[in-house]
Amino acid sequence: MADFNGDQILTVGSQQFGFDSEVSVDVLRSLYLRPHYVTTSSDAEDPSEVKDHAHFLQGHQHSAYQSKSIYHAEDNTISYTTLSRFPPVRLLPPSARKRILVTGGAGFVGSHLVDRLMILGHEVHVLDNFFTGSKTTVSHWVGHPNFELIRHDVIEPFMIECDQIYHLACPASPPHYQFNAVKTIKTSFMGTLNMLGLAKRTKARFLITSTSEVYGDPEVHPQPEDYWGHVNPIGPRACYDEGKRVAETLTYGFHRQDGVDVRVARIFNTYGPRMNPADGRVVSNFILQALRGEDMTVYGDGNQTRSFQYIHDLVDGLILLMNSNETRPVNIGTAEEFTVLDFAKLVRDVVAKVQAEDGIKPPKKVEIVHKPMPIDDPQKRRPDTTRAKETLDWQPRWPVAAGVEEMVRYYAAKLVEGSI
Ligand SMILES: O=c1ccn([C@@H]2O[C@H](COP(=O)(O)OP(=O)(O)O[C@H]3OC[C@@H](O)[C@H](O)[C@H]3O)[C@@H](O)[C@H]2O)c(=O)[nH]1
Repeated sequence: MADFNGDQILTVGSQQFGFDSEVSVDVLRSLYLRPHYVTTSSDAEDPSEVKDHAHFLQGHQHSAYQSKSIYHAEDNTISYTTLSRFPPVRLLPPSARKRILVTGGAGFVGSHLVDRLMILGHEVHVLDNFFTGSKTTVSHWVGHPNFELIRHDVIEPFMIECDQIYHLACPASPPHYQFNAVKTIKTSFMGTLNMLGLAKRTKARFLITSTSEVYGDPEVHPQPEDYWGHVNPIGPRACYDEGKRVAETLTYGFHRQDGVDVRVARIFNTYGPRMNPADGRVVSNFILQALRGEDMTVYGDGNQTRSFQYIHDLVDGLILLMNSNETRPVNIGTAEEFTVLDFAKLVRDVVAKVQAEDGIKPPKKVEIVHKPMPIDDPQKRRPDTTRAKETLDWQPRWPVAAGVEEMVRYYAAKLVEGSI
């Protein structure tokens, strides 16, 4: 995959703030493109039988990290085994090894962050209630001595010794966060209160993942961090956008009153492998619809805009922000802005390209259909990322077409194995 300058992207992460966070993209791919199971018979151990998935692994060099789970076609059962080997993690001296708590660590963003922090050699504790997250996103680390997975809902207090807290826990897709609006705002408010209390007690550095939704349906374009936003406090999105706004307020309250060391990331639309297929957000919907040969559902006339960033860029930004001295909110997102209608066409083209390359016959010609526009859907959204560039030296590297292609291959593989 090539970046915006046409250079191959072989690693993600960077070396800044005295913190080397560089990781091979192939190693990360081997984790999320890892098949849920390998189609083989119980008495055969023929490596050629994993060939269906092998081409996703760029040369097979990491296939040893895959689960040996075996599918028995005769009675449609799977025997799970533990991993034969964990992916290698950096050996850090105790002074450099951090105890890191990731709330929502089994979710889409959280699991990618966990992969990075683990590979970098840290001790990672994941808290998740598995409402929208899934154990399978981090199951490849279960049993590793540096890793702990705890089922816990952040609205209840939690105590652990730690050096850093990445507080991600909250449903993030509009259908999920509107499913139980009261629970969503409770998660944002009480969850953040609990985690800030923990940060205060342990003196851990605290990073909260806020959202571009704090800008509401913006009247300023693109949106810089000092824009206060245009939010409907009683609309269907309020549980999330007002929830995150109050979470930011709490964060700066603890910072000013109690000296908690805080970081605030305002995340713009993000996509990538491991996005829950039932998530309902536009990227997963469009890719799955196109792969299945279903109509692609554009809400409204499709002239509303979004800027889509690939998950690896976001994780780079989060790790940089955590290790920087920037306590003000920082937008993390991509400046490539699309109308939703143009984005639908782009996804359709990428899916057709991947199907042609892999010799897959498309189920049928994919049409674009229009559905009603959700209430309070923001009309335009694009981050002003000047602050991230100036203070973190962070810039997105993944063009949308490159990231969408990776995600298409991921969903295509999952559809073939029947795990989504
Ligand atoms: O099938 C679909 C889904 C969505 N859409 C449209 O595509 C646009 C993007 O919708 P998404 O649901 O992916 O995401 P939204 O931008 O509305 O919200 C997102 O904003 C930023 C993050 O913090 C959140 O994760 C998420 O709430 C919207 O205009 C929506 O109406 C479609 O046209 N078709």
